[in-house]
Amino acid sequence: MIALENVGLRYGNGPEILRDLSFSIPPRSFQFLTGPSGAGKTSLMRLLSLSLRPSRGFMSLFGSDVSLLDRRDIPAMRRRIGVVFQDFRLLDHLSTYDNVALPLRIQGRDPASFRTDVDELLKWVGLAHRKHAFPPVLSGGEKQRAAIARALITQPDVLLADEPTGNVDPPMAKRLLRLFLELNRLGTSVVIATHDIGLMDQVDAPRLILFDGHLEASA
Ligand SMILES: Nc1ncnc2c1ncn2[C@@H]1O[C@H](COP(=O)(O)OP(=O)(O)OP(=O)(O)O)[C@@H](O)[C@H]1O
Repeated sequence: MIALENVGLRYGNGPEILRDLSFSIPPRSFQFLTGPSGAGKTSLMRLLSLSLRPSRGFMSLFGSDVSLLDRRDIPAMRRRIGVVFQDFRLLDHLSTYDNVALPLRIQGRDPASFRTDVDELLKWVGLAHRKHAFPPVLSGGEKQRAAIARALITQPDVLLADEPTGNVDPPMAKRLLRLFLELNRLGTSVVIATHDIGLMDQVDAPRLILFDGHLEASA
């Protein structure tokens, strides 16, 4: 579904911060992406979500070579990839409901056509009672679940989550992990970037280990 072969990435004229990456994200897979701080996890997530393009190597997304993608094809490709950012990126002036519905509004969908979908997703992440609340009054775990719901509202094929448990306590981390596993069981590929060894130890899933821009090993 997503495949990288000998991919390298540099910012501007700087040094290569990702080197010779070869791996794939198969359909319905679940894997962790880990490694020390600064190893390049966030940059790799940005590559996978098409915010950045490889400086070299080959990357294919849903069967298309990304170097040949027409600019007009990118929004449709991006809709197939849900991203949960480390800092949530919720809009403070929109309610939880409106934050989650935003990707559909941007697509120009009629609000009446997606009301039930947004309500059901909010229920699934355990936020039905917070749908009218605004992000500044949400707890860290609630913000994280709102960000997850927003990433999922377009029913992406792949979910990329960058440190999704970085701002929550262990019981909430466990709850979020259960959501990701359930999502994966329903057919979505999931990649979780994390430093949290305790989190990874709870699931028997492959680990992509980034070390200084290289993929060191997978277990
Ligand atoms: N926009 C940018 N321009 C130039 N260099 C950058 C940029 N973003 C990241 N880098 C550099 O790329 C390297 C990898 O950073 P990245 O944020 O991808 O690592 P990370 O593994 O996600 O780190 P952390 O776990 O601390 O979030 C670092 O050396 C960083 O300074």
